[in-house]
Amino acid sequence: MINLSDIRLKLDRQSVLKGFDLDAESACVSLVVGPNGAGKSSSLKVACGLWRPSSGAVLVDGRDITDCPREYRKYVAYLPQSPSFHPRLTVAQVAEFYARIERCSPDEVEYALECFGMDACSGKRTGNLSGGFRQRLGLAVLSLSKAPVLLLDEPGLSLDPFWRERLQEWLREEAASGRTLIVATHLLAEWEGKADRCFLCDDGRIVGQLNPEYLRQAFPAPLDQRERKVAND
Ligand SMILES: Nc1ncnc2c1ncn2[C@@H]1O[C@H](COP(=O)(O)OP(=O)(O)OP(=O)(O)O)[C@@H](O)[C@H]1O
Repeated sequence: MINLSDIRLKLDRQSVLKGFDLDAESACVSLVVGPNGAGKSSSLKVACGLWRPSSGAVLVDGRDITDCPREYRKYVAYLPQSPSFHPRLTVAQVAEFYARIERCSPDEVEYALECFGMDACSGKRTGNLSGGFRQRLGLAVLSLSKAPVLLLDEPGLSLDPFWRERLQEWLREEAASGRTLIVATHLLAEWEGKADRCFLCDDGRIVGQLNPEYLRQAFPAPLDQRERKVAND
């Protein structure tokens, strides 16, 4: 499991995370939802060690890794929104590059590419891939990681319906194997009934949980909209 405890983060002198607390359990798919600018992506970037918080702690299975940059790669893998690769490298070359880092066998690489339907275009340069294919390559690369915690930022946005369903299936399989999965998303209708937990992020913190069975109706207006409504009433 991964715990983010009282994370505070400032970017350009603006407070972006303001005491962000999140406990995502092992063997679960946890969603982080919330309005634009709420801090979802920023929290994932802190959770994977890309951004260093001004205070707070990141713990994986009880181990505090906040001040151990090297530990992050071992425990946490992250797929950014719209992953990009060197445009002149082929799909196979990108997969092999990450496979070397992760010490994966050729069979594991083949399986990862097959899993996301990338085997048929393994000779294609990534600069010539469509957005959805590039996302699937990102997922294939993520699947090479052996980290116990996987963080995915809007992984389904550019995927067609078939691959969105495949992505959810894969995440469920990974959760069943004991991994901790956190998905930041706006695709509430598609996730309804498919996740174990759903955390609502607003204004730089987690402000509550939604019932993952009823996501469409439960999603409230962002805080500033709610404040405006109260002011108008
Ligand atoms: N690199 C950056 N430099 C400065 N401020 C940033 C940076 N990245 C994000 N922010 C600010 O941090 C706040 C939270 O942004 P973040 O991307 O985490 O929100 P989000 O919930 O993922 O939004 P969205 O749903 O629009 O993707 C916003 O106010 C944003 O302007």
